Amino acid sequence: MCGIVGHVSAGPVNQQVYDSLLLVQHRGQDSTGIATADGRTLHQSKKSGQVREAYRTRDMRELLGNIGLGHVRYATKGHATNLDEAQPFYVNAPYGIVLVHNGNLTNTRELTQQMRERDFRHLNSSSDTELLLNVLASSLQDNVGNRHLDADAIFEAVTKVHSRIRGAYGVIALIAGHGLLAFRDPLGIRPLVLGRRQVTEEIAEAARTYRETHGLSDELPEQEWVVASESLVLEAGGYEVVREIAPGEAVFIDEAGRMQSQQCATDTSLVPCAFEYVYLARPDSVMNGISVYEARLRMGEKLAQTVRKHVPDDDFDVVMPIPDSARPAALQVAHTLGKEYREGFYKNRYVGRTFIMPGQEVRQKSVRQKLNAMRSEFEGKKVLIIDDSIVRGTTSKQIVEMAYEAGAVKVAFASAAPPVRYPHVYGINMPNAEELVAHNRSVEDVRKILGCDHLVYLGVEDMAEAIMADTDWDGLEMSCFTGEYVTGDVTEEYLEFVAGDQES
Ligand SMILES: O=P(O)(O)OC[C@H]1O[C@H](OP(=O)(O)OP(=O)(O)O)[C@H](O)[C@@H]1O
Ligand SMILES: NC(=O)CC[C@H](N)C(=O)O
Ligand SMILES: [Mg+2]
Repeated sequence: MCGIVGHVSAGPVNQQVYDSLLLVQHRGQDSTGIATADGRTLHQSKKSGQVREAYRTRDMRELLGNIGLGHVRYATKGHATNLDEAQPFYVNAPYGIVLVHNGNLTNTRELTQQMRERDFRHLNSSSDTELLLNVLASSLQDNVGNRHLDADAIFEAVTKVHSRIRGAYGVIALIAGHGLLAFRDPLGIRPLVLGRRQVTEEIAEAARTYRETHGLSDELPEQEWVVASESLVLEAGGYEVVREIAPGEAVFIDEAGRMQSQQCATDTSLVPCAFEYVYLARPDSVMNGISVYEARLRMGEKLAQTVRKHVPDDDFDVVMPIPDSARPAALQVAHTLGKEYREGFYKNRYVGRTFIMPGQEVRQKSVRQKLNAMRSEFEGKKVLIIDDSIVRGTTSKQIVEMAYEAGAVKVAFASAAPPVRYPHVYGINMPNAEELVAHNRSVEDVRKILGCDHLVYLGVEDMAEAIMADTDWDGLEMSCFTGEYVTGDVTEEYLEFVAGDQES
């Protein structure tokens, strides 16, 4: 669930990309990268870790140009710590392209073979993004010599890309000397939103000086454009939301800031990833027309009804979230059940999100570094603890222990998502069913493992209703809860391959 951003600006773009990346930091902490185009010259900087620590002033100074893109990575294919697999990826032909990708391809084995035997392209990593970029480059290459590279030729190439790749993908690419391209998978599993802002006199003034000194045309674009994983990037940067990029659609913005778009896939529907609403996205984003915060409140409301059915009312005095992601749901559980909402776990704000850290050992250690139980909130109390989801059980098991250690007399635990029982293959790193605490286990089995007095999960239908509300989506991608994979190409054999292939 990496975070991606792309900008076409009137003046220098480097700071804008940096600022936008900071806003999607919660989507990936392994590595980060920025690329910019200064006319036909591409500049790139890739670093390990988080945005704020990654870039030095000298790195930023070298990122020249008015078009740029950026990435924060949470690895779902290949190695998290290998900087060679950090994004963006670059190919020099045709034109010079850099590309960032959020999601995961499900036909990487076929594509790798095709690259070797049909496209004659060299791959230097085990990243699916490098494959994706090479499929795009091959498709653009087909046009070389036929005609000038215009938006139609680019859309034709994206149509070919859709026909060759499978899986989930939000993509932003920069084509040197041409512009910024963005497209989304035909099922809209991964999010991508388009925004713009008028070039005000203030922006224009700074831009004019920059353009003069960098050999850019003195004709200023009327508006600046942004493409990003989440709408909060637009809001914070003062951009208006134009719209979500539609499933299968491609958008191309040329160097002069002219935007064109086209539907490039034949069979499209809107089936967004449920996990974005459960955990990944920031609550202040709106995705596919649904506010993440409101979806979490609705999940909380339905969870409260489930708790009411399964946990005797006098078995808990207070409702408590596990910060941060469970807060909206817990708030609503407390409100609906008429119980007191308390925050007994204090969070160390300097530790990142544990679930997206690579490796179980570091995740395990980070929970206690991150959360501390305040004795005064637990001593002699019966608590209902709410988390947004229980995946490996890393967080919940330690939390239950901490609650008892801090003096709780009863601990009930409720998850605002259903049991996660199946691998996720569309951009969340849970490739191996064996490590999921609820895989092949009943709720009672999981309760015993966590060691709490009661355990309650939100039902699948309740989750779907809470997220989709009254939208006209075609469905919800919730394979990790149901084992049903919407792209239709995920077989038992493939799941076995992924379990052995990917580090988790
Ligand atoms: O069952 P597990 O494998 O432990 O995974 C689930 C937990 O991980 C996430 O928290 P995280 O610390 O990543 O982020 P948050 O601060 O946004 O809640 C999520 O919110 C759950 O608390
Ligand atoms: N989480 C993601 O979107 C990951 C993108 C890509 N599959 C990678 O591993 O780099
Ligand atoms: Mg959490």
